[in-house]
Amino acid sequence: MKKIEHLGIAVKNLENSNALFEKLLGEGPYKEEKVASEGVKTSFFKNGPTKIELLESLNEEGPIAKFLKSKGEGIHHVAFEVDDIYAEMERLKQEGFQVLGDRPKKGADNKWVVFVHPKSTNGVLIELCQEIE
Ligand SMILES: CC[C@H](C(=O)O)C(=O)SCCNC(=O)CCNC(=O)[C@H](O)C(C)(C)COP(=O)(O)OP(=O)(O)OC[C@H]1O[C@@H](n2cnc3c(N)ncnc32)[C@H](O)[C@@H]1OP(=O)(O)O
Ligand SMILES: [Co+2]
Repeated sequence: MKKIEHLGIAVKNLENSNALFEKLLGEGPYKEEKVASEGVKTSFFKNGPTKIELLESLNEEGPIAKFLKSKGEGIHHVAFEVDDIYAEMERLKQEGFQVLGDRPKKGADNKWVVFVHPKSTNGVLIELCQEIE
């Protein structure tokens, strides 16, 4: 794991939260992007070597919608940058972590992504991200 690539924060309303985080961070998001496969629309803010990702649900049944219903707004996941997502998936599986799925999927911000179930990581949803060359 090279570094924390982004912190994912679940929000009810992306537009409102973009304005709030622009005040907090002193600059607005550098991109907004829908990821239909995840049922989310996202915005990304640079913060030094890492990023903040805000996520609003596009539907009533996706992971962000479920999270908001059960936990409300807040930190949803921690994403780590990796060089070789397949090798990291295999390593984590060998270490006993519950890697979700058997192949990466296309995420936001030009990344391949895969997730590790929070049940195997002390309650923190973990995302692995590899830049799509
Ligand atoms: C890809 C675009 C973007 C990017 O960066 O590129 C994203 O980050 S997209 C982010 C949204 N997508 C995902 O989160 C995909 C991975 N998540 C999942 O597959 C599910 O959310 C899963 C498996 C973590 C939970 O799904 P499930 O249907 O089982 O939800 P439950 O509400 O029944 O939860 C079961 C259990 O897990 C706890 N939980 C759920 N979400 C989280 C979370 N984000 N952090 C910590 N814990 C979480 C939940 O509280 C339940 O615990 P329990 O003790 O049983 O109550
Ligand atoms: Co993410």
